Amino acid sequence: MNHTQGMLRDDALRGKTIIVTGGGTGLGKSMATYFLKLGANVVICSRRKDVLDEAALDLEQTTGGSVLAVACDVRKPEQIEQVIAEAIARFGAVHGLVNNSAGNFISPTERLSYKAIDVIVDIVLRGTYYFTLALGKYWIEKEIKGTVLNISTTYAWTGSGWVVPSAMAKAGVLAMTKSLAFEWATHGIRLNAIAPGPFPTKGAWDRLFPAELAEKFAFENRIPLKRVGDHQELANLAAYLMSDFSAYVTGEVITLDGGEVLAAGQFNFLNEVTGEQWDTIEGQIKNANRSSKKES
Ligand SMILES: CCCCCCCCCCC/C=C/C(=O)SCCNC(=O)CCNC(=O)[C@H](O)C(C)(C)COP(=O)(O)OP(=O)(O)OC[C@H]1O[C@@H](n2cnc3c(N)ncnc32)[C@H](O)[C@@H]1OP(=O)(O)O
Ligand SMILES: NC(=O)C1=CN([C@@H]2O[C@H](COP(=O)(O)OP(=O)(O)OC[C@H]3O[C@@H](n4cnc5c(N)ncnc54)[C@H](OP(=O)(O)O)[C@@H]3O)[C@@H](O)[C@H]2O)C=CC1
Repeated sequence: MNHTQGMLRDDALRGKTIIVTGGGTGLGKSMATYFLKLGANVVICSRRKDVLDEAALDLEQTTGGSVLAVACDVRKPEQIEQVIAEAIARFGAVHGLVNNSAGNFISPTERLSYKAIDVIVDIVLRGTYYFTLALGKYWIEKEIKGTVLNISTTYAWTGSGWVVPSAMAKAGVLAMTKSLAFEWATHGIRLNAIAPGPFPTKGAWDRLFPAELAEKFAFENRIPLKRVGDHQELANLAAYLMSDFSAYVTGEVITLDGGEVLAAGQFNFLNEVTGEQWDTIEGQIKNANRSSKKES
């Protein structure tokens, strides 16, 4: 057994229909793959229909599951409603939503136009609350105990320079996750979030870790566990949170980052102190302790 293997029993999501926004690429496609293996019907949606169609074919061939691909810009409520209508027509009902679609790129904030900020905030925050609202209304009306999983980031609460629009939007997503988890608990609707660290995908690496940076920074050294995430690790956690095994978990944000976010610890620079230096330091501190005892 290791972290690259599926974790849940084969029927863990059987009977559920789950919409994965941005499910044609990257982490969305990896989550969709695992949901299908666990017996779910999966609906993938994003802007590029050709990418979705190719992904749907691939997903069905590799898992044997049922996939519906619908073009949708998550900033457009009428397109979201169309996805939900087509999903219900094909599978009878919708039980889960993974808000995974995102836009992001690194840039000094003062270089951004108003539109550049809007485009990120609109995809990440507006897209997430539009889709959640549309499904929430449907679930409440039909008395379906739906489940929402939001894909956030660790800098949603630490903040981060050079990705300010994304940080603002992902922070809003977290606030929505916790707020609605309380409000809609009365309807049996659960909302949780995952804050992933670095998981290599073409979409993220092209825009956040381009060649110019990759050559200069061995950023894996900043991660306490000294590696990037494996997509199956994220898919395992996502499947658990979408399944009834997590029926008592709501309003939670789970960090999955090899400890990267812990780097902010004030004394973490001590990582670089050698054993010999520690011998010296220990002696110095003990001397200081003795001196202060004598003085008192
Ligand atoms: C050193 C350590 C690094 C480790 C890396 C670890 C990774 C950690 C992960 C962090 C957590 C978050 C990750 C993610 O969110 S990854 C998701 C990435 N995937 C995507 O972004 C996919 C979708 N993205 C897009 O389609 C585009 O990037 C975009 C969001 C821009 C939308 O495209 P669209 O075609 O709709 O928009 P335009 O191209 O017309 O652009 C709109 C305006 O934005 C301006 N712009 C675009 N790029 C830049 C840039 N690089 N710098 C400045 N401005 C930019 C563009 O000019 C438009 O504005 P104007 O019309 O006013 O010019
Ligand atoms: N990879 C990583 O290390 C990390 C990723 N994340 C998060 O994980 C999620 C997936 O990212 P990742 O797989 O890396 O990147 P991708 O670029 O592969 O995924 C982003 C997806 O969003 C879709 N999308 C973009 N704009 C819209 C829109 N307006 N409407 C509908 N869909 C849209 C894209 O499809 P299309 O272009 O066809 O619309 C694409 O499928 C994101 O939420 C990201 O913030 C968080 C932390 C780390």
